[in-house]
Amino acid sequence: MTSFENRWIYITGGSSGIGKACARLFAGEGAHIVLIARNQERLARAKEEVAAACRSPNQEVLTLPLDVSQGARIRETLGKWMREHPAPDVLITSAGVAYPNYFERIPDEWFERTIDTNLKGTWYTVHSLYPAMKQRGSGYIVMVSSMAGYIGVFGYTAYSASKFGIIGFASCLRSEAELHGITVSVLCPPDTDTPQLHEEEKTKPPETKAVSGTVKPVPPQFVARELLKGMRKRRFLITPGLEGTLIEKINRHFPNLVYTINQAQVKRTAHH
Ligand SMILES: NC(=O)C1=CN([C@@H]2O[C@H](COP(=O)(O)OP(=O)(O)OC[C@H]3O[C@@H](n4cnc5c(N)ncnc54)[C@H](OP(=O)(O)O)[C@@H]3O)[C@@H](O)[C@H]2O)C=CC1
Ligand SMILES: CCCCCCCCCCCCCCCC(=O)[C@@H](N)CO
Repeated sequence: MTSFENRWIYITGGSSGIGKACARLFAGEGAHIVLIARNQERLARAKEEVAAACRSPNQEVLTLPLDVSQGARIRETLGKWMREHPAPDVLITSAGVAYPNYFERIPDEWFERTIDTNLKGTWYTVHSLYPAMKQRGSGYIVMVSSMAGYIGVFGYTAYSASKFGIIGFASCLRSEAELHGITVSVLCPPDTDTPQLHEEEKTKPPETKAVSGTVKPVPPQFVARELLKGMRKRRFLITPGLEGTLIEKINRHFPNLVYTINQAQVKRTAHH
């Protein structure tokens, strides 16, 4: 898929941060956009921004209010929507939450919310929309994971359980989906300057900050551009930025080295 003109792009988490940046970028490429998230006011505001980024008045920007953490129940909402709208050519699952903290300080409620939104939310969204994409025999699914989806970082026990899970899910689905003309990729951004990053600062332990500090936060627009480049090259693992790409390679070949460097930073911080 090299041109996105008149394609239908569905984006969960499309009302903020990385999802919204992707929506604006694809709107600029001439695509129709469906923004999916919970809060209706934020959806409405994002819709205006995305509409302003469109290059033709014929492009549609629609909003679909949905809580993806509702499990199998979301199938009903998405099924109903699909009876009235075209199937996605591209599905981007960016809806997600992060609550970094020391393992014992992560409340059960936050662990469950993290798994329900990030992992199960991705599962049920893809599971609901996949049949229509398969039937058409083409399409692209991008699941948003994280650098914390392949490196275990201090403080991200719950979050990484969800984000490693997404990479496992995508790795298997990729193999099945290819037989039906559907490409699957995972996007693994470093810290990205979004409302979520500011929110997580509230509980982020200093050890987590020390390790994450290795990579400077990037703007969401940068992540969106890197995603588009990665999709054009049909990369499975899309790692925005030179640092992210390098660290992923190093981690793949020398995971113990990465662990040792990170752990030295953790220990230096913990002594203060
Ligand atoms: N920012 C970062 O540093 C990084 C983020 N990521 C990942 O990127 C993705 C997007 O993060 P980011 O843009 O920073 O976050 P934001 O908080 O800016 O945006 C999150 C989006 O997800 C939506 N959302 C959250 N929960 C639900 C839900 N239960 N159902 C439907 N929509 C939901 C939000 O809308 P609403 O609340 O209205 O539902 C919002 O649109 C996440 O998966 C995150 O883990 C990965 C690497 C780095
Ligand atoms: C030569 C080798 C050096 C090794 C350094 C390794 C550094 C790892 C940094 C990982 C940072 C994790 C970012 C998580 C982003 C995220 O998903 C959250 N912000 C959620 O919103």
